[in-house]
Amino acid sequence: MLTTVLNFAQRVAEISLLGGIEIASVALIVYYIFAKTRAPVIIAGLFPNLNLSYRTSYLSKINTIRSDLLVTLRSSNEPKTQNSVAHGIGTQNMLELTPHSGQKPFKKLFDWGVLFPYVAQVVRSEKFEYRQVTEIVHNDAVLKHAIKQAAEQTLREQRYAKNGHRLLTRSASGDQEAQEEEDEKRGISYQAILRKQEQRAISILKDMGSTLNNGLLAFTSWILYKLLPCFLSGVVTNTKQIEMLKTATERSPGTPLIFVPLHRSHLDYIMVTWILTNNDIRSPLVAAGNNLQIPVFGGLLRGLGAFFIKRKIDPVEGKKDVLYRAALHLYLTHALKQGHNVEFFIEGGRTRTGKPCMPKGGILSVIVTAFMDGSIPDALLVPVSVNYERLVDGNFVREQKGEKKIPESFGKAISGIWKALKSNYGLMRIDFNEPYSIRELVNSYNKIAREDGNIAKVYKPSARVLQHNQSTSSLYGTDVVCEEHRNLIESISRQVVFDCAAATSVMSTNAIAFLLLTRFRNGAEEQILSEALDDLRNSLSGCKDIGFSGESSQIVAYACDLLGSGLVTRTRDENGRLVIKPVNSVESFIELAYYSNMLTPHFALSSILLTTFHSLLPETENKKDAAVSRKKLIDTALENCQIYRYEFILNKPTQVLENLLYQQLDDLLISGCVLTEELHDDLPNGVEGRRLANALADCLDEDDYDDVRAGEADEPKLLFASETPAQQRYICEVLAPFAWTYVTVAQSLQILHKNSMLECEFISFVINDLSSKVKRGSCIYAESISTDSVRNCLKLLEKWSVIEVCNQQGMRLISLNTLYEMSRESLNSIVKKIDAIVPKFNSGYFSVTP
Ligand SMILES: O=P(O)(O)OC[C@H](O)CO
Repeated sequence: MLTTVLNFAQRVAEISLLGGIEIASVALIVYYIFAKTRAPVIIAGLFPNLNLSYRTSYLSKINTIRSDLLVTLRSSNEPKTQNSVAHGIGTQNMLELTPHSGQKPFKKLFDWGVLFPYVAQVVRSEKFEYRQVTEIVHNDAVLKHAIKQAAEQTLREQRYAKNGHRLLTRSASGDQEAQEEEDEKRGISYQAILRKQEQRAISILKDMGSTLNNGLLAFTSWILYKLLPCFLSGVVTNTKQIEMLKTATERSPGTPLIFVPLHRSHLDYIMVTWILTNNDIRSPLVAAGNNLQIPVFGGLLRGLGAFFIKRKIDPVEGKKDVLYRAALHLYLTHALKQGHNVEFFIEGGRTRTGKPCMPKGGILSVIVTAFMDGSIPDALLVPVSVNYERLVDGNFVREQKGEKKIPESFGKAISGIWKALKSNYGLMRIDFNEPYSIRELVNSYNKIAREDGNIAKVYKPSARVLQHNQSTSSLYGTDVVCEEHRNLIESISRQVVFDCAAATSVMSTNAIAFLLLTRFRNGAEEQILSEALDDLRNSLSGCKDIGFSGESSQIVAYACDLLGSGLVTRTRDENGRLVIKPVNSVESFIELAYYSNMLTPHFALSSILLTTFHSLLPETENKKDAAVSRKKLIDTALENCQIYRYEFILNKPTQVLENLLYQQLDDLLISGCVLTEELHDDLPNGVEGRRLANALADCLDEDDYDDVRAGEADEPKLLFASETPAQQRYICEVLAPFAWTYVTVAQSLQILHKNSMLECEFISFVINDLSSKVKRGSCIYAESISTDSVRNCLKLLEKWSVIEVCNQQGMRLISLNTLYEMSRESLNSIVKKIDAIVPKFNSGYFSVTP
């Protein structure tokens, strides 16, 4: 009795404590937003139609806030610029869009939606039934089986811990009774273990489950309509893409949409949901890392659709957490069966470098499996591209310099919101790309396998069910993860990431940062930068969506304003001309690279090709005679592409890289960065020849390149174009910082000689080495200091079997492989191979003046 009373009292105390914390947190947020910051601005914004303006004069009367908080912070010596740009044709700013708000009074006698447009919008937007799935998962027989499996696993571990291998041997002999007796003696109870695992299953599902509901969606939607304009000038979507999504859902009503965005900011979670809700599209369940399970915000995200998953599924290396995997697998499958749309971030975390990360296949694999085993008839994968003119979360410079990530916390979230509300982050852009049907993807994968004559690779649902019994032992849902399934998942995920990256709109800050880093590291006059922006826009038009429009000079001023005085300086020279320059610090270059890298994948192939071309050019008396054969160039460039295999996805799985290189080569010929013998000799200036080459490139499709190459033995050689060394240099500059990181990693391998090292220590060693090279000036790229690229290079070296990585109690230990341990020469050949991708700007052909 006493125990019951005490338990009850404890429960009450716990609930009150938690409730108290939640209430106090909400009160704190309200205090921050309304009392200390922009209360009048927000209040005026809440009731736009009541004409409450927030002019500074009004504010000074009520004397609550310093007016300097209300204007964009701008250093006094910088020129004033407009604080927004046009966001492109065919797009809409969601902040200004309330399709469900009221009719104008003269159209309808009274509509309260006219007075309260945002309330009307969120109340009238379409409501969907969001079924909870936790209970269904809990009752699933597969989960029960997984609980048993986990219990048996623990039982074996406990027996081993208490008895060593003695009892395991006995167990194998099948002496069940004797074993149970022995267990009892040693205090091991299978029933107790089973109960614990049952409790664990309940707690996993409780931690994981989303509570997506219309009420919270509507409330948050309204709040966002009010708060977003405080720090974003627009949330831009493409009208046609939204229509396309609506049509897709109308055409196949039972088919779930799987939104797959590239992850840039924590804000992505709520923004995709907010846009969909306000366009009357069912909000998705969103796979979120459990690092976001922080007080208040975790609950809020859960109500908006987040289901939390562990960042590391198997906490103990080499031991599968069968129960957790089964719970996650079942949660997703049942969510799809219950008609939920799903969203997940295929890269796992947010990009630290600004370019896409390599995809992770786990969640996609579960979705494909749900289709393969007939749980769902089909699903539409929607690649989503997200971009911000300025990143709201802050920058990732610390982490790139090798420091640890500061974990998410309530305090950090509050201070982030506080900082955001005081700043201007420009535009946010979201593009929803053409959906792929999983059914069609699987069919086309099979078609390719059949065409290749590889019938064993053909992937059929029935074959799969026969091959592998349904089980819970992997996130893949089968005991054996078959090779063709892995290939299929890898192909789809690479295709999604490639398409997302290609469809990401270029923002003003991306373009300016790219130009500053690749062409004007020492600064440029505003006029010259504007002209370079014009050129860049021309070169991108038709192949990349540009998220801004208007005069380039205005765009330059606007983007510099957004990047801020911490990243770019604007000063007048002795002639009164405005000079724009990157701030000369490691931090500012790393941050500028984040913005610039959005464009890097687009130029990666031409950069590899041209850098390879320069590395192959022989030293001759007359540089104009230096020639390289086309085949040699393409073959070597292909090898160099392999060096970047963990850094960039250079082609879709359906594209042949070699063909893409040939196409890039044609582009370089057209732009005059490379010449051919005929073009150079017979056609002065190469103009006519370029036109010819252009026409040829236009009428060739990918297959034709094979025929063209068939006759390449008598092909003209490729010659150095002495008239365009500057353009050639700009292209090579695109990947030069990555090349420097890679070569530094390769050079650092020698410290592993007869010496294993923790991976994290080796990474710090390389980062320190890079930092001193930058300090000394031997490496001119401060952005080469990049933990991410160091890691990618280590993956490459592991793939090449230059290093071995082993796990020791959760720590990654790296050492040289025997061949490289024994032979210095072999190690040097690796350094040489990687050094070939570093453009040599101080020697060779770049120094030629036209
Ligand atoms: O970028 P990370 O690693 O902090 O992870 C961000 C994800 O949103 C976690 O759910």
